[in-house]
Amino acid sequence: MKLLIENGRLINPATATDEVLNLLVEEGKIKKISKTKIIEEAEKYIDADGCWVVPGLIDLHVHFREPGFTHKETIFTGSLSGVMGGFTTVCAMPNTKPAIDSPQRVQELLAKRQEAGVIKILPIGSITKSQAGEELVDILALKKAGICGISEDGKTVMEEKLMKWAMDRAKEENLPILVHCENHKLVAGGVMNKGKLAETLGLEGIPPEAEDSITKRDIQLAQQVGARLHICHVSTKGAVDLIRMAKIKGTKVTAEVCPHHFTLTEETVGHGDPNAKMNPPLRGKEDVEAILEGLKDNTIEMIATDHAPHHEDEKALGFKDAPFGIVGLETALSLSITELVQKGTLTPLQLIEKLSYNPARLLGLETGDLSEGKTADITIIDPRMEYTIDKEKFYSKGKNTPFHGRRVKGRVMYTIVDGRIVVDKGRLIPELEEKYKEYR
Ligand SMILES: NC(=O)N[C@@H](CC(=O)O)C(=O)O
Ligand SMILES: [Zn+2]
Ligand SMILES: [Zn+2]
Repeated sequence: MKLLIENGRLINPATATDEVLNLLVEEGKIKKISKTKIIEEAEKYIDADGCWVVPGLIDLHVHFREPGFTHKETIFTGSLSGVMGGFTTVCAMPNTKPAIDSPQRVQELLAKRQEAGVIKILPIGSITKSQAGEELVDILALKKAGICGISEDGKTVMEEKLMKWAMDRAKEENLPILVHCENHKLVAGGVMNKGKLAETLGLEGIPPEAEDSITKRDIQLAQQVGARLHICHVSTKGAVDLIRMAKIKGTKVTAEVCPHHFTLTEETVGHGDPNAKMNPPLRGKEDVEAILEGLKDNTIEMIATDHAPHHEDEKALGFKDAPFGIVGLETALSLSITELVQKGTLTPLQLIEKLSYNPARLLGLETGDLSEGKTADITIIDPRMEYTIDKEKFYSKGKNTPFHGRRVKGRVMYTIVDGRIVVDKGRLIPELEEKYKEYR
């Protein structure tokens, strides 16, 4: 199919482009980019006047819950949620049941992705078998099956020797190792940030040191081994400082932060809202300020959602007993534009770098770049459009968000995967809508 995208503001970090350009897509590729009008007969024209035309967003960190927890999310509903949020590729964390710890599990996931036929899903393998923290997976076999990295997300590999070994193996296979940094001993049953508010609510706190100590350990291990370390969902000032220092020393470390950690503080927990409960927890004002500073000076070069859907009945158990995690795919872009671009922390170019170009570089993908000849994974955003977040409109099965009712700016108008429009004028295409209705 031939598609012409006209008059859009093309924002392409790969070439530092930020100007009004026309773009021709043909057979899933970007055929031509031009300042002057492209004279071609196309099957479809998109007038992108006033909109941003950006490389399809890439989310390094989602939980799609299939197999094992399909009442929370499936690969299909998660995929729809992703494209509605402007994502064309997501990396699926392995904490399913069973965990993604063998080539067969990877193949099953990829087959499900094929069947869903919407978004690109890159599996992340677990570090240990069944995420039990004991026996290392066969990293080479998993790599051959198609993983893009390894992670024990949701848990920390507490055994230092085992972690070092995992880094060694990941390095040998040239795979990034994505780490959830939390010292189990210091978390010790905590459910929110440790401090005055937790005390007032009578809840056990999770001290920032729980995150800082493992961040420090893993950076040191990565320095010794030379592994490609990626730090997930940074939430503390201490961790931002450690990552900054490590980079100055030349360590191969990258980091991501989630929109909730740069938008909210522990105050959002209020009297105990389970939709403000996640891992790592919402922290203090100084932590949010440090994260914003880290985003600005590129200590944190990626934004990921940590999309963690849970069922409403599970979240209804009350703050103490509800599971950790919130959904993020359908709110990440608007929150990022509202909180980071509108408030002057990042330029649009810097934001898209963190939401697409940098994750693509970490994973060694050729996407995340809107240059001629590249794959046509494209997101078109109207930055002027203001709306109120409504969880009932999410395609995700998970409605667990602390952002319901929040006014935000910037909306996804088109999501294009391999040259195929899947979100058209802000709506899912009829074909997928039908499948979604049937499925529900
Ligand atoms: N973030 C969360 O609070 N929960 C995640 C696990 C994780 O990312 O650690 C989940 O799988 O529910
Ligand atoms: Zn995690
Ligand atoms: Zn996670």
